[in-house]
Amino acid sequence: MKLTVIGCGYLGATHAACMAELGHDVLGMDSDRDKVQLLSSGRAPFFEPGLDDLLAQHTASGRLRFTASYAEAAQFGELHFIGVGTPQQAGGSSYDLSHLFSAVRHLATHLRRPAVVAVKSTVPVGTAPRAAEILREFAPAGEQIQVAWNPEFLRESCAIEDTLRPDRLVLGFDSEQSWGEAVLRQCFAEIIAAGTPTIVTDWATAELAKASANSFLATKISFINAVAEVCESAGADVHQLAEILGHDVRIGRSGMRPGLGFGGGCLPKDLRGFMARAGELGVDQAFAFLREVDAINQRRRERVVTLAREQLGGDLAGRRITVWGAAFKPDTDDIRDSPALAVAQRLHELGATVTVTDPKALDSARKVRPELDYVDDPVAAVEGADLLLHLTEWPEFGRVDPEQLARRVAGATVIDGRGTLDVDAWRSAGWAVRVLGRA
Ligand SMILES: NC(=O)C1=CN([C@@H]2O[C@H](COP(=O)(O)OP(=O)(O)OC[C@H]3O[C@@H](n4cnc5c(N)ncnc54)[C@H](O)[C@@H]3O)[C@@H](O)[C@H]2O)C=CC1
Ligand SMILES: O=C(O)[C@H]1O[C@H](OP(=O)(O)OP(=O)(O)OC[C@H]2O[C@@H](n3ccc(=O)[nH]c3=O)[C@H](O)[C@@H]2O)[C@H](O)[C@@H](O)[C@@H]1O
Repeated sequence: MKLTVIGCGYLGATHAACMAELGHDVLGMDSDRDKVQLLSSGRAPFFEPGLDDLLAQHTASGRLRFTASYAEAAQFGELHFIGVGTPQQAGGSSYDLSHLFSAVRHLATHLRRPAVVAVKSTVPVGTAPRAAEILREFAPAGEQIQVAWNPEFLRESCAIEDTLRPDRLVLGFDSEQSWGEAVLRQCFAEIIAAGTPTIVTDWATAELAKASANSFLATKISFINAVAEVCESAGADVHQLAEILGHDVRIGRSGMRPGLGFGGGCLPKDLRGFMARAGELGVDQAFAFLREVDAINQRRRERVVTLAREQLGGDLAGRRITVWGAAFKPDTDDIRDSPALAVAQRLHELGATVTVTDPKALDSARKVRPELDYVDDPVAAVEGADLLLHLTEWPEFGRVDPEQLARRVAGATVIDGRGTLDVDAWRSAGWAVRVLGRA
């Protein structure tokens, strides 16, 4: 079928490429002309494993195109996905919905035939009726437009796999919108036929499914990091503890990796957005504990800064610190609310000379933190360093020979903020190793 994807960032570009992979004719639309140009040439404006190949393949076949024109998008097909950004409001904790409402309005003014508008962007509960109102007001096709809420659960770094083989599909509709359901079922036919649980629900439940999923994932990570705080005081090893807990199928291993905590464009802002909306709805107390989830997460960053100061005798002025990692997690170049970069920035503010290295995220990091030094090669990056911090667990870092590194540094001390370095190998190579979450 013919469909559009409006907003071609991390979510939208992946969704567009995957919809083409499913055999649909896809037109991606983005207001950023540079992005449109790059995507049209078959390249992603960011790093996501496998995405360049998929884009190249489907732009070459003609099944996937990109445009900056709403008029073109509106005329293209009967199904329009919207995946524009819904960032945290500047200076607030709720969502900035201006991109979403602007996209809906612009699309609406050009819609001249019946269509389904399926929103994938993450929003506070109660947004769908507002989007539907805008469509009713501005779309010449008016009543023949159906609004679907289709939250997205993909993870960056495995976004293609998560899109093509999701754990579940959620389709939210207002009452009596059976036509919209049929269109979406046709779009996802291959995924549904593969046995993917498909839950059809109302708008509010679909909106809340996303907010609560991300809040739960954040809670799980902060739970194990709260345990890490206890382990550090009690002389226990949180990494072994996480493994022990993970064998219990009711607990599981995923989301139980202790360390520097969560970052990224979504978990932190969705947690805060969920709390803010709960407050607006008068159920603030029910979610009071989520505030602690956020606080535990922030404390992990402070803890690394404290450990770094301790290792360097308290004063960071003039000391050289190398940070391995800028991305918020491995296999992405996304630095939004990156724990690694936040720690690097704090150490810089405290007077240290900070050199950052990352396999993919240096260009993005340079743009937002130009005051830090950047070096491509993780070995060259430690030259003359008094302290090394391992803050994003790229496999590349695990493969560096610690003996070779030890010869280049001024002080062979490493703080492992993710608990993935081979401690025995590093100690044998002469390094003093401190692992976050271990006494
Ligand atoms: N990044 C992820 O892994 C996931 C993101 N989400 C949600 O998806 C939404 C998008 O997130 P990302 O893709 O990460 O953001 P992003 O910032 O990478 O992409 C947003 C895109 O929308 C475009 N845009 C903004 N306003 C527009 C407009 N009025 N018309 C057309 N295009 C417009 C921007 O130019 C940009 O390319 C957010 O609500 C996010 O919470 C949901 C699941 C996963
Ligand atoms: O709404 C979104 O954008 C997405 O947010 C997360 O996906 P993502 O942010 O790509 O990454 P995750 O793999 O969930 O990791 C998030 C952060 O938590 C950290 N993390 C993750 C797992 C863990 O056990 N411990 C841990 O510290 C990671 O290092 C990273 O900083 C969710 O996992 C997705 O389901 C959701 O669609």
